Order: sequence, then structure tokens, then C-alpha cells
Amino acid sequence: MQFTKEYQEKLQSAWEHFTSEDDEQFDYTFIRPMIFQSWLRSRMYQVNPFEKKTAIMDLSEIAALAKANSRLIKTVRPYMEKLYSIVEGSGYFLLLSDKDGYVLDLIGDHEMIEQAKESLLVVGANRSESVAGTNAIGTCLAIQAPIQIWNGEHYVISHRHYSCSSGPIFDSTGALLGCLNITGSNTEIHTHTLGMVLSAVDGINKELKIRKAYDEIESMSAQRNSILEAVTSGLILLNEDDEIIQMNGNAQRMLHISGQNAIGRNINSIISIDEPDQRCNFYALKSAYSDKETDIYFAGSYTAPIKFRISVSFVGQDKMHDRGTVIRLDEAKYINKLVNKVSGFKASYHFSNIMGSSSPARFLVSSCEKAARNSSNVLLLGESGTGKELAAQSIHNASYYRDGPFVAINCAALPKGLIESELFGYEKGAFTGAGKEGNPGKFELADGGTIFLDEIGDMPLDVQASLLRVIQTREVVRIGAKYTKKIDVRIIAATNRNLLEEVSNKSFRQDLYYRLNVLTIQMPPLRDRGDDICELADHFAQTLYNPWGRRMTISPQVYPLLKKYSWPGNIRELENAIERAINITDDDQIRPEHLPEQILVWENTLERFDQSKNEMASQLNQLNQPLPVSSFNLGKKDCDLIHLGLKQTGGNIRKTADLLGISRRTLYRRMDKYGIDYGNFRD
Ligand SMILES: Nc1ncnc2c1ncn2[C@@H]1O[C@H](COP(=O)(O)OP(=O)(O)OP(=O)(O)O)[C@@H](O)[C@H]1O
Repeated sequence: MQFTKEYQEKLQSAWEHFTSEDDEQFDYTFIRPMIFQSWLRSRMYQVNPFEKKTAIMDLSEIAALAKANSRLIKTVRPYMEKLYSIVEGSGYFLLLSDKDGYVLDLIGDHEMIEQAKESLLVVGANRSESVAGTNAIGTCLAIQAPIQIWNGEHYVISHRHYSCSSGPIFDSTGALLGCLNITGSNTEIHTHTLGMVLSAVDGINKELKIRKAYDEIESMSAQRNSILEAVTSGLILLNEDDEIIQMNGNAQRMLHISGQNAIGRNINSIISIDEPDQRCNFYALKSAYSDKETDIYFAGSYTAPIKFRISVSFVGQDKMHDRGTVIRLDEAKYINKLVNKVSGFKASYHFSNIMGSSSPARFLVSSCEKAARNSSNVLLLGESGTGKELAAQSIHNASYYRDGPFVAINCAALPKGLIESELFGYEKGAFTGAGKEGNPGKFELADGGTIFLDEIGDMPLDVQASLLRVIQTREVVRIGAKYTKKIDVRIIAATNRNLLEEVSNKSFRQDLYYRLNVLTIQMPPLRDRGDDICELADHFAQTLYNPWGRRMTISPQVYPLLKKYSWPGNIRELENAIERAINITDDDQIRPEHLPEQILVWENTLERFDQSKNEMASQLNQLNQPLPVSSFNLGKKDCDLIHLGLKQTGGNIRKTADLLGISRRTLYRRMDKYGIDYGNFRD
């Protein structure tokens, strides 16, 4: 259809009928259907065709509107400027509206803008059909399609001298964002103005899609960066030519290189793997390097390699579809920390757990506190069960090393051949049976913390030499390794042997003894701790598990028996005795009958011992052997009694056990413990 003079005249008459009360008989079919539909909607909205009316926002609303549509305004503005540069001076102005018909931006000839103000066509004005009737902005938004509205097709009288073209703007999902409009006051209608608007709108829609995709890429990249930075591993991304395209902060720190210096460089010019100058062929490494301990060498540097756990994976399925490589590095130190966490290399005791108020107990705690205040080696000496490990853990927990691991190793419990690899670790293939991967030793695992070498007196001589080296150099060398590793470990050693005797027997190295013997703490045996025995017994009665949650007490008759007993197994023996009593008793009191046999018979043994002492003394005197009564003390009572019994009975086990009031099994156990050979007492 053409916008002819005839159409214009017919339109005028149709509009007059339509807007008067009497329009029933009029034939409107010559009007473009989309226009007539819009007139009907305008009437339905009760838009007054003779009134100049619009909803205009106040300044703060306009500011909020601009903010909410800033991206749209920013994107469309250059297109409006370009269009305007084409039509400048020819009586046009351009408008951008949001999806609700509010004018967001306006650009045009000065006199046109001034004229538009009179028709209330300003930023913040609403041009939706419901407010302004049929007009290119409102109708374009209503039908979501491009439209050109010729003068007389407008619904409101004040717009009927304009001709306008609008095209809808959509976001990347197809949702309506607004429309771009070009308005002229001339009566000449050119379809190419609609064409211009449509090509601008096409460009805008495409740009919005690209911007959206770009935003998504940007936010994905921001997410990727934060994931890269959030992980504790070092991550390096390589392109298909093995050039570094990204490196997280951890990787930069681990490899001592800044991202700036690394990006764009081939990975082989920075590091090599396992052997110096061996290029990293990551494709070959992929299957082999899945969380594997590896030496990383720095290209062009002859410094010792650093151990990492390394994993290699490809972006894309395989090398054929290679889009790059991801290398994950974990510091051995960090993995060791994890191992320590999982293996429970943690000290749980503190000084507050060392019970007892006797003066030996107080002296013990104050010595341990002193030891905690410095980092020298500590040697804990004392019988079994006196609390050496408890003391070691408490020292660790109060020391500078408290945040590091506490790794305890019992040198007597490990097979001789394994102690060295357990302590110092080994490299892959270091010996037959060594795993494919190397393994850190306890010293490496204890790095930054304390290593507790229990039963150090049982350490083989060759391992003593290696231990001495570690103590002197503060470096460990794994078995089969070419390089040393610096460690910062506090050493606490313990033994129930007489180390000086071992030194003179040449079964313990003198130099190691002096290295360890910097701070020596003598653990008091329980029998020397007086009232502590009762205090500890109460403590165990109250704290050890009892099946029915009873409040356990100890009857007053029990304490003298406990205090008289010699406690060869020390606090561990007392703890076991109380635990056993708790399990035996039916109620909430521990009475003498709940104590183990050896504690109950001990008193009789002592009495019998006193009676037979004189008898034995005279017999020994006859044999010209002085009775070592003067050397009797509580600490040696157990052992001496067995000696005397065996002497008196000529090494007869049954008679000695009867004399001492203990079972033969107990006698055998004790002879074993004190290294007594009954054969020496037989003729
Ligand atoms: N002063 C104390 N207060 C409370 N409990 C203690 C005390 N001393 C030791 N114990 C407890 O006694 C038991 C034995 O202690 P620990 O294992 O430390 O002795 P040890 O001297 O290292 O023994 P071994 O030489 O046989 O290894 C542990 O259950 C410990 O908690």
C-alpha cells in the first residue's frame, strides 16, 4: 500500500468517524490491518485522541531507568549517532525506548527536539499504546515487529503530523528489550527510513548477542581463575605447542617464576622432569604421571631438584585432538601434611595430662616445660610405662613445633632391615622390593614437627650412624637418592635401657649418645612417687571407660596395697589394674578383691621375704657371699627378691614361686623381664 493523498484523506475521515460517537456504519477495511487493530486497542485503553497526554517520569525515576537500561543505552547509542549522521538536518530525530515504551535516549536536530517537547516526546515519557495510542514505538512494542506509521495513522491528534519507523530490539534469548525509532515531521514518507532502522536494529541485536556471549566467556574465565586460585595445588595450562597459557599463584610460587615471565614460554624452557635436561614430553607422561612423586629440575640451573607429586591430563580426549595440557603440581610437603593428618601423626597429650603432685612428678613437669622452651634434642630415660611418650607429646604440644606433626616410631618394633627406610625413606628402585615410586621416611613426614624415637637403645649400629648424620646436618638422604633434603625436626628420643652401659658395651655409639643427651629427663618410677599412686588410681577410676557409666570410687583399704606394691610396669600397670578392677566389680567401688593377684600377694611376699632374709643371710654368709641387703631399695625389690629366692632354692622354680607367693608363670615372666637365668643358681 502506498501513502497517497487519497489514502491520507480517507484516513482522516475514517479517524473522525472512529473517534466520534457514531462510527457503526463506516467501512474501515481500507486501513492497514495492523493499524486498525492498534486503533481498536487504543480505544480499549481509553486513550483520548484529542488530548496531549503522556506519563513522564521524574528525575530520580529517569536516573533509575537509565541505570537499569545502561547496557542497552550504551550499545544502541553509537548506532543512533551513525543513523543521525545520515539524516542530520533533514527533519528527523531518533529515539530509543525500553520494553515498556519509556523513552531512554533521544538524538536529533535541535528544532525537532524542541518541537518534540511540545508533543511531550522527551526522555522519561511513555509512548506505549496504552498511554499514547497508535504510534510507531508503542505499536512496535505491542506487535514485537518492525512498523512504519504514517501521519494520519496515529491515534492521538498531536502525533498526526509525524511519520515514524520502529524496529524491536531483542536480547540473546529473544526477550524484548525495547525499540529503536526514527521520527520525521515531513509528510513525505520514505520506506527506506524503516530499512535504515531495521539494519541498525539488526546490528544492535547481533551486538547484544555477542556482548552476552563475551560476558559469559568473561564470567567463565573469572570463575576459572577463582577455581585455579582456590586449589592448593599448582596448576599450569599449556596450549597444543606446550606453551604456558596460564599458571595459578601456587604454581608460580612453587616454580619460583612469575606469571608474567612464564606466559607464552614453552614449558621445556622452564622445567624438566626426573633427569636434568630431559624435556617434558607430556603426552608420554600422561599415563605414567598420575599423581606421581617426581623430581622437577629447573632448566639451565644445576640446583637440586624439588620433589612434587605431579599429574598430567589433556584438554580434549587425547593427543590427536590436543587442545592443550593441564599439569597439576603438589608439594611433597603438602602431601606429607595430608599423610600426617590421615595417619594421625598428632600429639594429643599436654602437660595438664601429666597427673601427680609428688615432688618427682613436679620436677618431671618442670623439666619437660624447660625442654619445651627450646629446640635441643631431648632424651627421656625411664622404665617402661613411666610416661615417656606422654612427656614427649606434652613437650611437643608446648613447643615451637606444636603446629607441625608428631611422628612416633618405635625402634624396637621395626624389623632391623626396615628401620633405615622407615626413618629416611627411599627413592624408586632403591632396592629390591622398593616400590615403583619413592617413599618419604618418618623424618620427612615429621618436617616442621617432632620425631619421637622410642626405644632408641634398640637401634642397630649402622642406622645409628645415619641418624647421627641427620642430627648433625639437619638433612636427610633417602636410600638411593642423589640429593639431600633439608628438614627442620625436633628430636625426642626415649629408652628404658641404660644407655651409658650400652655405650661401654659398644652397642650404642658414644657420639650419638652425646648428641641426644642434650636435655636428659629421668622419668621417676611409680614406686618412687608416693601419694601419686593413689591420685593416679583415682584418676584412672574416674576417667577410664566403664560399661554402665558408673561413678567409680576406690575403697580406703585399696590404697595401702597400691602404695606397697613395687609397680614394675609403672603407670601402665596401674592403669591396667584399675581398668581390670572396673570390669570385675559389679558395683561402683573398687575393693581389694578386685586387684590383680600380684598386688594382693605382694604383702605376704614381703613378710615371707623378711622372715627368710635372715635365714638366707646366714646361708649366704656361710657361703662367704654377703647378702646385698644394703643395696635393697624399692626400685630393685622385685628383681632382688627373685635373686634371693632362686639362691635359696638352688634355682628351683616351683619352690621359688611358692616362697615368693606368685605363680610359676609370673615368675618366668619376671625372670625374662629382668634377664635372670635360673640355671646360674643350680649346682
Ligand atoms: N603422669 C601421668 N598421668 C596420667 N597418665 C599417665 C602418666 N604417665 C603415664 N600415663 C599413662 O600411662 C600409660 C603409659 O605411658 P607411656 O606410654 O607414655 O609410657 P612409656 O614410658 O612411653 O612406656 P614404654 O616405655 O613402654 O613405651 C599411658 O596410658 C599414659 O597415658
